[in-house]
Amino acid sequence: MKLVLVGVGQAGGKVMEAMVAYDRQSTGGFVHDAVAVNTARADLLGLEHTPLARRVLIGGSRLKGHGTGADNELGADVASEDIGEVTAALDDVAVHDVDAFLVVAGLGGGTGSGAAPVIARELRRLYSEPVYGLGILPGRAEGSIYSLNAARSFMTFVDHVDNLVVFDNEAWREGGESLRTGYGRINEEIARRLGVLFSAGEVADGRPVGESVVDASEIINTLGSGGVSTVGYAATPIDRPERRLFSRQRVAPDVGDSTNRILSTVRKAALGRLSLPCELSSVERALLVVSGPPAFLDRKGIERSRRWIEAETGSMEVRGGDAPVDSDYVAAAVLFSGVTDVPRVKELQQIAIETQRTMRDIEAEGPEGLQDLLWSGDDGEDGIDPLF
Ligand SMILES: Nc1nc2c(ncn2[C@@H]2O[C@H](COP(=O)(O)OP(=O)(O)OP(=O)(O)O)[C@@H](O)[C@H]2O)c(=O)[nH]1
Repeated sequence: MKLVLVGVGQAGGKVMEAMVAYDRQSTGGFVHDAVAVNTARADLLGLEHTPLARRVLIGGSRLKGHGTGADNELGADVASEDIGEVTAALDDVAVHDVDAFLVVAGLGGGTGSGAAPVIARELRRLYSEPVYGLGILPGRAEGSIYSLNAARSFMTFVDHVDNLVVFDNEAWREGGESLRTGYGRINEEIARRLGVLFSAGEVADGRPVGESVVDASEIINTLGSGGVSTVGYAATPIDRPERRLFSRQRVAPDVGDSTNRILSTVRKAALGRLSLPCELSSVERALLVVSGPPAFLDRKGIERSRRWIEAETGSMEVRGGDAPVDSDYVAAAVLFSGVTDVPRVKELQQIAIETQRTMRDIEAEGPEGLQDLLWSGDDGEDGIDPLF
């Protein structure tokens, strides 16, 4: 599937570049073009794989290239004002060769959180290709304002994309590691999961063609029109005798082993850590992609895995196929779409409601609160005089 990536804000730009890097290194062929949008000049300058003509600074006259400071209303405002500059960066993209757009953003800050829904809305207005979102939720430790931003952006973004694929930083934190140092690892994880999914069916030079290829229309039908998705992934190392230096025999893998290996990898992908943890019984549609060397992609294994996902989710719409690659692993990526039972989203909404209430209370105290703070004398007594 050929995508145009639009990375918005710092996280959006970094994750977009991680996907571009994955695409190049795996010859996946799913990134047709990539554009970065930001209010912070320094973040745009820090990008490594994006040509200058594909880096768009918005809000320059108001924010002087310094970012929004986690104000997502401001992010949305400047994106609306400068939307022409964003779409102009796509003017020379051959959109007729593209299957979809993917707008990528961290939802906890100001720029990505506010501008991504505005950009998605405009892309949908201009193009007939589907526009998907990749939204990254903040970790709990980042604080209430990030949760409030994420909850507000989430509900807006979902409304302006054909599907919102979600990745929760909180679920991906590792013990002893701060979120910040973990970003590189998390970004690679996002790129690998989405890379396996979106590159299925893209036949790059020298890559073998699968037996039951997953094509772009199957991904589009699984994502559907509207709703939220999550992605699971697992990989199992394989022994490839033909690769041993002094091996003379070409030993084909045992079929029974291949079937079981695929089934256990798919179970690990679906029951392990999802990009956004959710109840599998609330999944509407699913898509399974099994990748690995052709000799290890046993059809029966993929078919049994597909039926297992049907049983696990209760969904009748489970698609599946293979994606042959030269690798020392058999990997499974599972896209669960139309999920509705997601505890983390409920939690974010709760934190957001409480934060909004507290902020309103503080605002309501207004000038009297400040007067109380500055007043140092008791009633009837004089206070300290201001300087001027
Ligand atoms: N996975 C991942 N998440 C990130 C990364 N950087 C930031 N985040 C998350 O994204 C959220 C938004 O942060 P930024 O992308 O820096 O913010 P921004 O969109 O540039 O907006 P402002 O800087 O506030 O104008 C944060 O709250 C983090 O949760 C990253 O490299 N990877």
